[in-house]
Amino acid sequence: MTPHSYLLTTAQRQQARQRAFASGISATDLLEADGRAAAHELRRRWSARKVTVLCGPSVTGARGFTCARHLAEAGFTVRIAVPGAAESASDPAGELSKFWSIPVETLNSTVIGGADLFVDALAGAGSLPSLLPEIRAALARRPLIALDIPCGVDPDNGAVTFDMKADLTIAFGSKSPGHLLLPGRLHCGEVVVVEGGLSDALAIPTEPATFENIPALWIQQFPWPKAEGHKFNRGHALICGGWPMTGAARLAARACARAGAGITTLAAPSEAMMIYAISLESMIVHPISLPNDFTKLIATSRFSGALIGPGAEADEDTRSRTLELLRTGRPLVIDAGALSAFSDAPEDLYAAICGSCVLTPHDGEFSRLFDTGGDKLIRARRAAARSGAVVVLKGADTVIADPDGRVVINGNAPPTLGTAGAGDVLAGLITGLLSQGMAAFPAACAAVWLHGEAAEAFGPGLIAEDLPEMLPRVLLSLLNMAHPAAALDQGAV
Ligand SMILES: NC(=O)C1=CN([C@@H]2O[C@H](COP(=O)(O)OP(=O)(O)OC[C@H]3O[C@@H](n4cnc5c(N)ncnc54)[C@H](O)[C@@H]3O)[C@@H](O)[C@H]2O)[C@@H](O)CC1
Ligand SMILES: Nc1ncnc2c1ncn2[C@@H]1O[C@H](COP(=O)(O)OP(=O)(O)O)[C@@H](O)[C@H]1O
Ligand SMILES: [K+]
Repeated sequence: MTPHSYLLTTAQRQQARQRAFASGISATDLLEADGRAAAHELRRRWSARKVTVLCGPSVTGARGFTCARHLAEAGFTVRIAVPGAAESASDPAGELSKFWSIPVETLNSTVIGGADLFVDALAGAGSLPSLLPEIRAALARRPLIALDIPCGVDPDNGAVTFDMKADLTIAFGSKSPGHLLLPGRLHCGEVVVVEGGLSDALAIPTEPATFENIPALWIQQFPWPKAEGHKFNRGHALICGGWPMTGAARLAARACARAGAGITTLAAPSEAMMIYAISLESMIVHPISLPNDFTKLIATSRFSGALIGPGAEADEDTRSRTLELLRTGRPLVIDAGALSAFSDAPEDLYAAICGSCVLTPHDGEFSRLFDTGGDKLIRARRAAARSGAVVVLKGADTVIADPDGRVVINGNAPPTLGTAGAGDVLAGLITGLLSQGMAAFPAACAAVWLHGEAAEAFGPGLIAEDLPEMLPRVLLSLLNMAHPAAALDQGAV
């Protein structure tokens, strides 16, 4: 099985099943394999005990039945409960029931009582049962294992209709967007992917492709220093500094240099020249005082990637500098104040974007530039298509969208990142990778992953200053991954 990180929507799973049927695989074959894999995963974690399996009227419910049988065969004491009349039990293949020796009971508080373990096989494409509060309360008292996705979580967008939290979620073949997007992710507990009945060859979806952010997606494009390299050909990044908020661009500059840029240059308002020069020892600081100093700097500098926005005022100056940088056609990250500078006329920004460009809005900045309708995947995809830039829509479940429709959802960021300046560090990281020639989409994905890893590696008490300092450790572990991962056949971004 080739590891991959495709995230499948309900429709894509349905299409994959149809492809399987067309190739001669029966529904029973698929359900048998899925149920067996789920039971195997459960048996790895729990010895034989009393388990009640809650089966809904859906494919998930049918997986619950086969899982229940495999558990019974392995010595578990199994009860099966269905919401509504017991006769409505799900048997999509019309032939599974001949394998059931376990009576099907109607879901109520009695069936729930006495179990050591619950399996939630209520989800799926069918209608969601609304579970009585006392049943939900009983379920919360024992380990709850969801098949596919917990009941109440929309697998396509992570929307949650009611509060039922699993301790473990067993997904078949691949995860779904709802396992990673908030709030759904918070209801899944640990998510484990088991190999069910569908082979990868059948499951690989048609467009639009959505992935979980794992290094295998971009590690082959990661810019490691080369033996013949020197500071002038390792990437020259230009960071536009602000005033009076100087911390943001300084954090970005340190992250950019740590990401491997050979030279990091600061364009600093002359009032702040000394602050930048003193705190960034290895960097070249250019004072900007006269209006055309900036124009002269970008005309003479051989920068290969730039960042504008952290600590910048959302004003006309920032706006015109952003447009100037875009006109150079060189890779550019637009963040914070430089995004907000286009609040009045986002179309001017879209029209000026060409080539390699990454926008890094949080929700507030996003809403000033883009249509906020729809779920996070829809919003990010639409914004990337509309602007022509790679859009990094930040948050606990950061979504990275390429204008071509591909989307990556990030899952490794800890909540300690919700601290002032963390976004500035991320913008600097992306700039560092872009300036070394990495393409915008993989650079954005790699930076978001490194950012999450750095925060996780630091642990509690994190402030933004700690993030660039954790990068060496995180880069070392990435370097150790690089060699074996390069051999994998991945759907690279
Ligand atoms: N040390 C420094 O110099 C620092 C400077 N910073 C700079 O401060 C400037 C202002 O940035 P802000 O983002 O604070 O202000 P903004 O005013 O641009 O955005 C914040 C507004 O957006 C809303 N919002 C909605 N969703 C949000 C979300 N998910 N995260 C954050 N806000 C959300 C907030 O409620 C608030 O009204 C930027 O230039 C930034 O680079 C900050 O990054 C912090 C550190
Ligand atoms: N609860 C959270 N869990 C994980 N990551 C988070 C969380 N809150 C914020 N982040 C991340 O931290 C960063 C915050 O950036 P931003 O909102 O621009 O703040 P700032 O302007 O202070 O730098 C983003 O990369 C965001 O994805
Ligand atoms: K920011």
